[in-house]
Amino acid sequence: MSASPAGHVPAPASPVLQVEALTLAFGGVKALTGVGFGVQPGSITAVIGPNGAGKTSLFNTISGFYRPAAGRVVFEGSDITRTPPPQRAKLGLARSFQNIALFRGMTVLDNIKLGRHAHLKTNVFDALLYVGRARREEAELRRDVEERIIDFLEIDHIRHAPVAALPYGLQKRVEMARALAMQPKVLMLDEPVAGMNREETEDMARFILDVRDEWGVTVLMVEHDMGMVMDLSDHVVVLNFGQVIAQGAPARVQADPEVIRAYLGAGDVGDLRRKLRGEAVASEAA
Ligand SMILES: Nc1ncnc2c1ncn2[C@@H]1O[C@H](COP(=O)(O)OP(=O)(O)OP(=O)(O)O)[C@@H](O)[C@H]1O
Repeated sequence: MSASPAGHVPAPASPVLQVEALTLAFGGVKALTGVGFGVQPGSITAVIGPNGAGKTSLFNTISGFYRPAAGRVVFEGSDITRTPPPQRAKLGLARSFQNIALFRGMTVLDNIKLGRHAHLKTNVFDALLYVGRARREEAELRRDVEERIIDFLEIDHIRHAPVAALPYGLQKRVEMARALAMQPKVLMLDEPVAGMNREETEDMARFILDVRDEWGVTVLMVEHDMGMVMDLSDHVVVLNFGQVIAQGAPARVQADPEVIRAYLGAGDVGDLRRKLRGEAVASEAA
């Protein structure tokens, strides 16, 4: 018999983001079939899967760029399946892109300000009413948010640099800054460390953990770097051929025979097990 009274067992929180039975097709190609999972508030959740598994399609559907043929996306209990992307961002669902989508000719600071813009009042009536003290207060608040982000991501020294002049790793960091400027509840990161060297990857991993721990932002990421996925994630969702074939804690997922089978094209089984555990394999270390 359990020693603790039933009332002391914390109820599991309801997911901040719920994906339900999503189906998406491009002509005859089924990109997603009945995909469902929940993202718990305060978690780092990763979506993994071999090339062509449907990860990008899933991200684009969650952020509203693709409309699913069936299924729902539910954010904080509301059905947002038909909500346009900018409204989703305003609700608190912000994302970065696999291929950096910054304004390359603009400075770091201006790119961050544009992220913050998603939060501002946009209709004319609101804007007319929105004068004097309220506007000054908002301007101060905005500057405060921008400064905290710049400080947090350690990009003060490049705030006036044009994005195009920055190394790739820093550009990815600026993209994260811009997404954070929307003050999201859930931050969606599309391959946050793709193309980064080891040091840049470790920096980004630290920022992702801190975003969750210090800023209280829930993270949903697509990532190929198994080491990072297994180290950082609370929950891992595995896609293959547009379907969820496994999900759960990293240790459970990496031991799942179906996950191992799905990745079998990637090398021999020994290498594969090491890869799924996030250890370097000989071919990559070379
Ligand atoms: N715009 C599109 N038009 C037609 N087919 C598409 C389109 N986008 C994706 N697909 C197809 O849908 C399937 C899923 O692709 P998706 O890009 O979502 O996979 P992925 O897991 O993100 O792959 P990768 O890891 O290579 O980025 C693939 O068969 C792909 O060819």
